[in-house]
Amino acid sequence: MSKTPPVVRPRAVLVGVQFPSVTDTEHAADLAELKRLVHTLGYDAVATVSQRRGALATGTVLGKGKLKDLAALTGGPGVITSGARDRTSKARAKWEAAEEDSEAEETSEEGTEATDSESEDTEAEDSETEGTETEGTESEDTEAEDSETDDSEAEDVDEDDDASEPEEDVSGPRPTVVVVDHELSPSQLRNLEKATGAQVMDRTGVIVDIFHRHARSHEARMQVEIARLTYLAPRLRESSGGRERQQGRGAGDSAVELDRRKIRDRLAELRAGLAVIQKEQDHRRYARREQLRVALVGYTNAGKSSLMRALTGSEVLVADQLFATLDTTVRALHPETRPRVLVSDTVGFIQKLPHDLVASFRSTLDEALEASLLLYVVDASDPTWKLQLEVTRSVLREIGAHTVPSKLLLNKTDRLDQAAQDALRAEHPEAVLLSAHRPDDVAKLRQVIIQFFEASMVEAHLVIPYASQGRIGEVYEHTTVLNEEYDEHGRKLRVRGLPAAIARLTQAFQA
Ligand SMILES: Nc1nc2c(ncn2[C@@H]2O[C@H](COP(=O)(O)OP(=O)(O)OP(=O)(O)O)[C@@H](O)[C@H]2O)c(=O)[nH]1
Ligand SMILES: [Mg+2]
Repeated sequence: MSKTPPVVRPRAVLVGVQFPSVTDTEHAADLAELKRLVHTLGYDAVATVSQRRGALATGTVLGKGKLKDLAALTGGPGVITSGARDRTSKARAKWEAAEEDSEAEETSEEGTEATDSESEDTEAEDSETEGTETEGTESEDTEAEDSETDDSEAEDVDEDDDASEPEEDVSGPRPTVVVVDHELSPSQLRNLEKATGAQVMDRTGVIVDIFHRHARSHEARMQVEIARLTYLAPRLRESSGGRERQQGRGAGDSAVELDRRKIRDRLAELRAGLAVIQKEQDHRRYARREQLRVALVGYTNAGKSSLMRALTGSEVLVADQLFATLDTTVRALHPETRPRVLVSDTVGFIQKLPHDLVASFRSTLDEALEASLLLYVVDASDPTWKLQLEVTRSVLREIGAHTVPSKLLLNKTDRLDQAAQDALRAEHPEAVLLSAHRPDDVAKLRQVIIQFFEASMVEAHLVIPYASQGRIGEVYEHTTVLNEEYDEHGRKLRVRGLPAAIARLTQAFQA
């Protein structure tokens, strides 16, 4: 890199393992996404180490040769002397053999990731081995090794500490962080740290950290803290215990036990606090239940907040970052309609989003569940948008929101040429093609939303007794008043609105 940025950003190496079930395109997209995540966190990803494997190596994620390559970049010893070693099954060894041969080419620097070309070379073997290696056997195999490793890890850790302390002479701007595109076990994290001499993070850790930095509201902060503590708790034994031993205090386990208890208490406290906030929100949502509500949902960075701004004139944060939005915002369509239509902006989804993290964003999910219309926003200029849409759909399916009527919004079409747009239109005639940056498109979307609600509205007559005239605003808020007449009973209105709203208003004014 010839340009020197004014602020020195830590440099990172990305590590990705390509499993047999993952295509080359998907793997490349995964790594590109990890690069963006890492960038959002404030690091520059300067190199990528990628390897095809049936599963993560139990001890160190990568095979021996690859680990050396990685360590060469970070200045670590490249080995852990004993303990958590990866025992490779024959089938896996065969599949990986081609990989180890061409290893040198696959370690790439400065963004010239060689993953693609390498993958093409070995494509034939790839598809061949896919059949011979059943995933079931592979994962059982791995699990057994994992628990074995975990059982003996306390001793291993001690030995490792003595034998392979990384040298401190990291000359030049060596990458100081290694980011692995998979969720790692505590022992894998520690082993990799020993072998590379760098700080090691896994994908979940990166996401949790971004959430932590971007959380603004009290609620989002609490949700993130729950996710963070849940993520950290199982990792405490290794890291905290290890540190204690390194410092020669020797009271590792009891200290960790104490930490664990503290975490449990804090989690209970947070959950109780969150429950209170969420109850208030439930009330607010209950009050909004008869209103017309749409929710913008979708992959992170798809353009949800941009559409929210354009549709409602609100000032929600728009940023070319992953997980810019962590709070659910609700605003009325602007200029206002009668009845009002409320639009909600929600937190984005991402592949391999840890379950706890999803669960902690309950209010976003509730917002989606209770909307009458879900707008699935995708970045149609991203080649992997279909995969991203599937991620969104599967999370929403899990919480039962798939039954909510929805529309597909293919956003960022300003980045596509005419031919690409025509192809999209032909393939997805039901979708709305648009750009959040084009006011005409936003106006069209607004019409689509209004028409959706129009279609589910019914006409009815309401009689408002003269004694209740003070509450006439309620009628105007929830319905479109088509006609007004007066007689001896009161004001007679012909209205159009959602069946639920009309039923409630009819009852309310029946005195
Ligand atoms: N070219 C183009 N860029 C867009 C469009 N819509 C959004 N963007 C850009 O895409 C980036 C992400 O937009 P956001 O609206 O913040 O995306 P989001 O879906 O809210 O993302 P998260 O909050 O992170 O989940 C920003 O840089 C936007 O300016 C569009 O239609 N065309
Ligand atoms: Mg957003």
